[in-house]
Amino acid sequence: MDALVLDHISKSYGPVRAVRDVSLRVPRGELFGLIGPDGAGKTTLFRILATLLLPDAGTATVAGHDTRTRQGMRAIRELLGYMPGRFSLYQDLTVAENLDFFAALFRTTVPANYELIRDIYEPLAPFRDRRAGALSGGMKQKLALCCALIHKPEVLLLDEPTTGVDAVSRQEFWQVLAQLKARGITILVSTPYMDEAARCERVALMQEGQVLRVDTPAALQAAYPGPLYAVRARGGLYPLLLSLRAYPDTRTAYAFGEEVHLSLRPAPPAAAEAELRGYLARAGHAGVQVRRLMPTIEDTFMELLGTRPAAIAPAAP
Ligand SMILES: Nc1ncnc2c1ncn2[C@@H]1O[C@H](COP(=O)(O)OP(=O)(O)OP(=O)(O)O)[C@@H](O)[C@H]1O
Repeated sequence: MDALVLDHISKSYGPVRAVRDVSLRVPRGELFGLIGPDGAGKTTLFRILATLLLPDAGTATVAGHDTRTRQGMRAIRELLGYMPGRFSLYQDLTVAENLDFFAALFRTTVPANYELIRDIYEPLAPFRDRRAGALSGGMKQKLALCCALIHKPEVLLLDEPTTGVDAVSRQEFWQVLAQLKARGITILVSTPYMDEAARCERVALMQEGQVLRVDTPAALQAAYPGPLYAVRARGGLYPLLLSLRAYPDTRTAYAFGEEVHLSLRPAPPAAAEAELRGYLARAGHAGVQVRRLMPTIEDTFMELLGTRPAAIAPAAP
């Protein structure tokens, strides 16, 4: 049985269609990523799965339990760990008090389940009497994860757990997720950061309430259509971008840092590069550099988005 099933789920807030006809399946034990910019509908899906919000249409199940029935809700709340993006900790309670509180909610104790959180909690232990509000971002994140894990959930929902967290803590966090997965816990994690997508077994790329594609990170990269190049030239990005958009063999061209990422219609790469250089020279661009690139998931997402590249967050700092 799949751990998580979303079947034709839709949800609107007044006129805002936050989630539109989303269907997804996450098998038991998978580390699955929801990837998409702010407002894509990720939090809404988490709230529906956590039984905090009813969908307008469609059904959702967690470990086979229906999120809409009273009985289902009760069962799901026992087996689910949920780390919301914000406000999951009581800022005025200490580290130890937060943990005790979440354990008590589930009629358990911290010592009874300490083994599951030991590795994550140990760096926090010296700060056990510090108020949660006075912790660093990385420590808050670790404490929030401990609180979500303290009742030994089968399924873990993590809504943007690494947003606003430093690079080292992000790295550690993903290592922890790999350990939790190795224990058989199913993990659904969302992130706006494309570089984190590669750490998931499968990802769903979301935009404006819809799932654009579901696949493994490797398959998403491999599915990139046509060759991809990074192009730069003296004289500024914008004139170069305009010329490349007017080039007849261009599929997509968008600014990416100080370069233009250009995908061309499939052609033998050597001929394509020579033709492109000739075209740019005729268009008056000097100092042209063209490099062949391995497409990333971010490039695939840009390609799928087509006209709305500005909506995406770049790799996190
Ligand atoms: N309570 C609400 N009332 C009105 N609109 C809402 C509400 N909650 C979310 N929305 C809108 O629904 C859309 C999807 O929001 P959602 O929070 O699910 O997306 P998200 O991908 O999690 O983005 P974020 O990272 O910004 O939370 C957005 O346009 C958002 O502004």
